[in-house]
This record gives sequence, C-alpha cells and structure tokens, in this order.
Amino acid sequence: MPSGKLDDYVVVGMIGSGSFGQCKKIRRICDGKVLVWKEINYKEMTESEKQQLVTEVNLLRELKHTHIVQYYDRIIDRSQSMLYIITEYCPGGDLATLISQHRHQRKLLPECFIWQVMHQILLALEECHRSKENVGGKVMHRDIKPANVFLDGEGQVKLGDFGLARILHNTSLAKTFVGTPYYMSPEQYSCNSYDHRSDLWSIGCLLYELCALKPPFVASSQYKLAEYVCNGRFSRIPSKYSDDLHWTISQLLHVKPEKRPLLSQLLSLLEEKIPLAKPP
Ligand SMILES: CN(C)CCCNS(=O)(=O)c1cccc(Nc2nc(OCC3CCCCC3)c3[nH]cnc3n2)c1
Repeated sequence: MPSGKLDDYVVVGMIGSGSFGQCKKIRRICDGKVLVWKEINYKEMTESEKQQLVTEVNLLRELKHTHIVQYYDRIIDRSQSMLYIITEYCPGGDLATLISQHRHQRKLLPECFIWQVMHQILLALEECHRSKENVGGKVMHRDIKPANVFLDGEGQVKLGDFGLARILHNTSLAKTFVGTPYYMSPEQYSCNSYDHRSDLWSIGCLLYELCALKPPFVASSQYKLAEYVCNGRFSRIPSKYSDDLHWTISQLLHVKPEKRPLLSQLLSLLEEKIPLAKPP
C-alpha cells in the first residue's frame, strides 16, 4: 500500500503537543474521514535512530485491534525532516482530561467504567504480547498513562502511542521527555529493567488513578517517589469502590514483577466478572 502525501489531508485543528511533537486533527480529502497525525522531527536523530524509527512505525502498522488506536499511514517530508504518523481520531479525548475534569468536579467515576477500562486495556496489551510472540519478543507499551489512553465516540477504550515511547526513550527526542514518572515501576527504579509485567504495573497505577483521581504514589521529589514506589505501600481506593476492585488493582501493584498476575489470569477473572465482556 503506497504511503500518502501531505496534500491528501487538510489540518482541521490542533489537539495538543506531546513529547514527540504536535498532534493535529486532520481530514482525509478523498473521503472526508477525520483522523489524527503526530509530527516527529527527525532532524536531530542519528542514522541508527532513524532506522529504529522506521522499525517502530512498521510495528505500529501490524497492530490491528478494537482497543488499540488504529494506524493508517505515514508521510515523510524529507525537505523538513518531518515524519507524520496518521492514526484513528478518538473523539472522546484522553483519560488524563477525564480524570482532571472529575477531580475538579470532585466526582468519582462509576465502578463499572473502571472495570471496563481494565478489561479493554488488558485486551489491547494481550494483542501486543500475542502478535509479537511470532516475531520474537513482546511489544511492551512502555508508556501506559492516562494521556495515552483514549475514548472513541462510543466510550470504548483505545490504547495509543504504541512504540512512540520506545522511539522517545532511545533517541535524541528523549531529552524532550517531560513530566514526573508517576507510573515508573519498582524494577525500573531498582535495576533499570522493563518487561511486559512493567506494563501491568502501569495499568495498576492508571486504574488506581481512575478511582482515586490521583496516582497511587505521589511525592515532593523524584527520590521520595522512587522510595514510595519501591516500598509499594498505597492507600485504599475510595470506599465507594468494592474490595474486589481494590484487590485486583493491588495485584497489579505488587512490587515484585513475578508476583503480578499473568495477563491471561486477569482476563479470565474479568470475563467471569463482566459476563457481557465475553466476545459473542
Ligand atoms: C468530550 N470531551 C470530554 C472530550 C473532547 C475531546 N475532543 S478534543 O479536545 O479534540 C481531544 C482531546 C484529546 C484527545 C483527542 N483525541 C485524540 N487525541 C490523540 O492524541 C492527543 C495528543 C496526545 C499527545 C499529547 C497531545 C495530545 C490521539 N492520538 C490518536 N488518536 C487520538 N485522538 C481529542
């Protein structure tokens, strides 16, 4: 499938800026479909970093799943050293916005929504871990956080920005990595290691934050944050929520990665709990 050209699209709005660059709402001229493109300036990248970028984008192309933001196309503008990654637009916005709105309104999210987000994000993660097994190694997301989880027009969850985090971690773009690493796992602090179970830790942090409208571990300094994360002690989610939900989130927030449940165990537990969740 030949890649598109910039003039196949028209920019209809600016959504925001991320660690990789700007994110814009676009319309595909041929059929009027609303999409999104993320702009990455690769001018400062080394040849090997550019090759890694190509590899990451090719990984994105393979990920096709209801709960993963769908990749559509990529455009390279060599005259400006710009890469445009075109993906599905999620009109429901991101979970970071949703959490912020509920925090300001002092309004907790419904428990059923939290279970739904858990189920749909874990399905997305299962797809990544599954689809990469036959290509060796698992695709980890590496940057699961509320700002990377979106809602479509029906309130369905879409995990976004796969691979972009890896691009950022290992390239000159990394200097633009901003923000406090609230979701960094104990193993990343203690031995700078990251594996698929670290994504589960991040999902635990995300679900906790959906309940409490704040992360499980907060501190006035990154040193203190690391200490709290590695101790692994956190308050119960608000009493409105069931012990079942608190227990399940606590399983994801085990300090020892090997103590965290397997993805398959979590999905079986959820599919018993959310009967409608079973695929028809
Ligand atoms: C109903 N309201 C509560 C919500 C209104 C919602 N409308 S909105 O204001 O345009 C809006 C707001 C936020 C997101 C989206 N949709 C969206 N955003 C993406 O990335 C955002 C980007 C991520 C990096 C940092 C900068 C922002 C996407 N990436 C792939 N698909 C995407 N879709 C739309």
